[in-house]
Amino acid sequence: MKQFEANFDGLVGPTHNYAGLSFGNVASYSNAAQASNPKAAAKQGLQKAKALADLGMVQGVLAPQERPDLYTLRRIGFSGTDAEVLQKAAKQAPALLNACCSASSMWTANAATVSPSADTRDGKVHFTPANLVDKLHRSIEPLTTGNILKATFNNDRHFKHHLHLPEHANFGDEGAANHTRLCSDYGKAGVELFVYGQSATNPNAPKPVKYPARQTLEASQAVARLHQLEDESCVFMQQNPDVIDQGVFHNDVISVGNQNVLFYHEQAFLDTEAKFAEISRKMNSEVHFIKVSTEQVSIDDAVRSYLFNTQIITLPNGEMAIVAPTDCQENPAVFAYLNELTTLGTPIKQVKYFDVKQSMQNGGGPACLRLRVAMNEQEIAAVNQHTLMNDALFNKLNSWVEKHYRDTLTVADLADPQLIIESRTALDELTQILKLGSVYQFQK
Ligand SMILES: N=C(N)NCCC[C@H](NC(=O)CCC(=O)O)C(=O)O
Repeated sequence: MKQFEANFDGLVGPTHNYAGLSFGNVASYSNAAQASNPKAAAKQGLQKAKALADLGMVQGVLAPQERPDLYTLRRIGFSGTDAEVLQKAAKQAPALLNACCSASSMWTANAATVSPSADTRDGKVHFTPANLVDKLHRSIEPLTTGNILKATFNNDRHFKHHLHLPEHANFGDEGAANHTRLCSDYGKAGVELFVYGQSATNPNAPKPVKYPARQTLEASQAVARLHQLEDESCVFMQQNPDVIDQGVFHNDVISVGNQNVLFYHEQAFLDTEAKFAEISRKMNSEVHFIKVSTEQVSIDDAVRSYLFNTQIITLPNGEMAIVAPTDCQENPAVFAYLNELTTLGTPIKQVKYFDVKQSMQNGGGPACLRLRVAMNEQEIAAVNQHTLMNDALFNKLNSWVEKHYRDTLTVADLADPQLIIESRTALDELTQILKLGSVYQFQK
């Protein structure tokens, strides 16, 4: 049976804005309070998704979340009509309003961790939504994420959906951004590499001093247990705390893998040699570790350009391509490196650039915008087919964005009650386009 890796890109929600919500994420902080363009953001995302579908990749979309999140605002004591809740929050606690308005669910690499059926003991594809407890604006995502995943991968025979991990710092979980699956072939059992920022239960273990380590070892181990993975197919590796302190808030800002390739910066991990030896032993087949040295690309350039927040994809002809943001073209050291990379004799033969600047300004590159799900033909047939990208869906979603999205949004606009109506009208229509049923609270 044929095997594929599908990418499910997050649709950018109508409230996409720059509120500076993510301490430790350099782009989020440095673009705080700028005006955003939700329409352009959504269209940039759609262009990338469609281009991958046109390359012959299996490409899907995941719906965004309902924002403003009035349920959380009511839960923390704001009362009255919807408009009153919004206006009271804007006046009394603007930071809380901003947290309840973020379109951060667009970064679906943080939606969940996914283990394909070839790796799991029960032969199902397992999903665990990330609890994202490190950031308030993200911690309100997992329940709705679970609803959206269940409506998209809606078949109990093939897909197993878990509840997100307990909402406590000991179980800080950021999903696929800190998880890479290596394999010789998508359909063969592989090695799942879990990269954590700190161990919550060992106070003496290394950890960053300036910025938070969002993923814990304990969370990664819990996900591996839930997903019924064999010890022999898991590797737990620690991210270098020094690079977290330089703005590498997720592992996918400093390394990315695909099949038997792991592309990484030499400063990405702790204990690199021993852990790579463990990966090679557990893979039992050749692994290409493509190292980028500090001399070639500094951590600062990697964080600014998102060289490692790229997607490495296997094209239908078997060659690999790297999907990079145009910011990589604009950075001389990174552009020179990428031009050289395709000549080095590694499996990566092409670079494809995409403008995803609206997302980049919040620290989200091409890889943040997608959740990878390796599936066989039967599993793909069991996915909600209305979520899979093709010409018709692309045209429908572009018209939907054109109809409902604003082309400028400032943080001050988040207090506008009209935004609630616009957002709910758009999302209600989207659930009909994607045939998701009632995934949002306002629909229940
Ligand atoms: N690397 C991956 N996989 N994802 C990127 C997530 C970016 C996101 N930015 C934000 O949430 C910024 C929102 C704001 O500031 O308005 C975050 O920091 O969690």
